[in-house]
Amino acid sequence: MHAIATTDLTKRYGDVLALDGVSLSIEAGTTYGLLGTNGAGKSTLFKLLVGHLTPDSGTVTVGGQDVTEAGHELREVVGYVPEHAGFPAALTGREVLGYHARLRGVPKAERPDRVAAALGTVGLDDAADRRVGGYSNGMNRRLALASALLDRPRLLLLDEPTAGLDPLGVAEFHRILDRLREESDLTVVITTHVLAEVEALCEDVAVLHDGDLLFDGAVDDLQELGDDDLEAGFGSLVAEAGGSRGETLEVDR
Ligand SMILES: Nc1ncnc2c1ncn2[C@@H]1O[C@H](COP(=O)(O)OP(=O)(O)OP(=O)(O)O)[C@@H](O)[C@H]1O
Repeated sequence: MHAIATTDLTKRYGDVLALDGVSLSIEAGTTYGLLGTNGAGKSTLFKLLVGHLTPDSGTVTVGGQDVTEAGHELREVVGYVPEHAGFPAALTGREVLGYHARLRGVPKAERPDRVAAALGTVGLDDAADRRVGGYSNGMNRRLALASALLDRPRLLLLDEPTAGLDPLGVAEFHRILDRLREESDLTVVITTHVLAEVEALCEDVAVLHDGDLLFDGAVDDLQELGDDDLEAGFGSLVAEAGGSRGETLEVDR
């Protein structure tokens, strides 16, 4: 079953064609990587998937439901962790999640348990009653993930969740994701510039470049394109599409 399917999805910002007729599908229960050069259209695709933007043309379905026609019920299916999530510095982690739970319509009696469970899942139990202003970058990212988990989603969209984290923070985040996937039939879509992250986490991958979908398939097949080297496979696609060597080098290993 497809957790996500897009057909000919197109989105412009004025003169900028951010997505140009993108058709892809993501199998339920898999972890799918969205790779691309800067400005490729990855965040735009995510915003279309959660209904924060509407397409100029094409369709996007999540869990079989057309996103442009879906209402609040989509929130119970999709947990979205944006690239830049900011929280009020004066609140504690528990207070932030309590507030988010209220905004999302979680019944009052259920909020304390749901908040505690989400904090536990991301390893923030001990820091739950500390002010968020004192949290590290990694803790902030984990709090953003906890917020997305409040609705117990079946689909998790993570926009560059480990960008800027030190290696220990990255490893911790990956461990949490691994645990989540073991415990439930979660579909995870993750945008990243880090090829090692795709190798570590994903079964399937898409490559976006300048709004065009250059590849949608198994990570192994992309690797195969580069003679067993993922970076070479990615680089060859971008080069073929007219990208400069400088653009390919923006992808971190
Ligand atoms: N609100 C906006 N107004 C105008 N142009 C925008 C807007 N948001 C994005 N763009 C442009 O659309 C294109 C796609 O942007 P998007 O943020 O989706 O790419 P991305 O792949 O997420 O990039 P990055 O890896 O740098 O975060 C870029 O050229 C970007 O400059």
